[in-house]
Amino acid sequence: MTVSETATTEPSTTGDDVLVDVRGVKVHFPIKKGVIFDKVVGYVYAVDGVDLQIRRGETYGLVGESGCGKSTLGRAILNLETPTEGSVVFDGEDIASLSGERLRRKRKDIQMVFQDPMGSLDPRQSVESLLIEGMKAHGLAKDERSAAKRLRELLSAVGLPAAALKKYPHEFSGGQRQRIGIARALSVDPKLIVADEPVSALDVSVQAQVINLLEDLQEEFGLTYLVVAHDLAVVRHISDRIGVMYLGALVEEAEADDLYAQPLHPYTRALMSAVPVPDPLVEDRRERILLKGDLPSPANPPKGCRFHTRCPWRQETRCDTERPQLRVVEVAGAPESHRVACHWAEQIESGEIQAHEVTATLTEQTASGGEDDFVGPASVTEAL
Ligand SMILES: Nc1ncnc2c1ncn2[C@@H]1O[C@H](COP(=O)(O)OP(=O)(O)OP(=O)(O)O)[C@@H](O)[C@H]1O
Repeated sequence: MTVSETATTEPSTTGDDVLVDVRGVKVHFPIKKGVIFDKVVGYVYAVDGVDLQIRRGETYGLVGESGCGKSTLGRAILNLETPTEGSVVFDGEDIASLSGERLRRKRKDIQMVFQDPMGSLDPRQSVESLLIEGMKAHGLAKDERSAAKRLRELLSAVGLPAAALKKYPHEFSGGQRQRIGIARALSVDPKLIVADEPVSALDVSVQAQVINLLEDLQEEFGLTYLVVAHDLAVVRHISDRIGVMYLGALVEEAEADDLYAQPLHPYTRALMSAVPVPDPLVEDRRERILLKGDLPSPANPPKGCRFHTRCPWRQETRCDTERPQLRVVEVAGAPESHRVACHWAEQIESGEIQAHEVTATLTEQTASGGEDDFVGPASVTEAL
């Protein structure tokens, strides 16, 4: 029996078209105890061996339950978190090796759009001052006068009138504030925008407008996006490719359409099975995968496959001992770009390995009150 605790993977893409190259990244946070917190008693394995590449001009969606490490990975890419292991190469340069002016220039190229625009915009600063701040810091503007044209262009690009410049964040709606946050990110002419839950704080009616705006801006300015979200619907709409994270690692990665047409990892299957279908007849017969148990703590992740404790297709003892690599699977209809970290993806897809009595149609669940057993992220169903 092979006992493996490392999950090294083949890169999904290589070469000049790669803007962000994440290799073997781990971010482990020490858990400290003691009167003066000097004793390390363990680690939170927030990100635990992630390889992913983001191509220039694409939108990469990173999806997973709360606490799976999405934001920490995003922060590692932004150089706001130093990886415990592994590297992040941005535009050909390892960001950990940069300092001084080169690091400052690189920081300009990677901007962030936050979930809560109110929290990320200083309420005491006018929109003009908020937008010009980064431009000044990066030598793109001297003062308000010289930047006036650029500021008006930025506001127009995000669909706000020039009059907004003299106003303050509290004078805007949530959607408008997010537009200001986006204008702020754009102000320094970045290459990559990391959007962490960019619409989850907004009313559903406004979400689509902001998503459409992000798409229009991508085309206009040739931007690359990393969109971090727990909501499958948002990620599906905006992403070219999607990575599904579970407990600090990618469990599946594919072109968005391929992932939705043929989810191959048991966890992705469970997530997808929670998404309602608009047709009531299909919806009634739809099979849902019931996940038992809670999400394990990232401070004490299960050995072997991180998902084995909740997996309906778990096989003894390989799943408990050997951590599966993200690999191209030999499944009809799955292209090489579709990678899955499951030992049994082929056998599950062919029906050779059956789930252990944990699937049910919606009608069966309602009749038996089995809804309580479903532990897939409620947010997925709520958001749709
Ligand atoms: N600075 C930190 N120190 C210790 N633990 C941390 C720190 N930052 C994050 N964590 C832990 O790391 C794990 C992953 O957190 P992270 O915020 O990356 O997850 P997430 O998938 O983005 O979740 P959410 O959607 O709720 O933000 C969580 O258990 C979190 O509590």
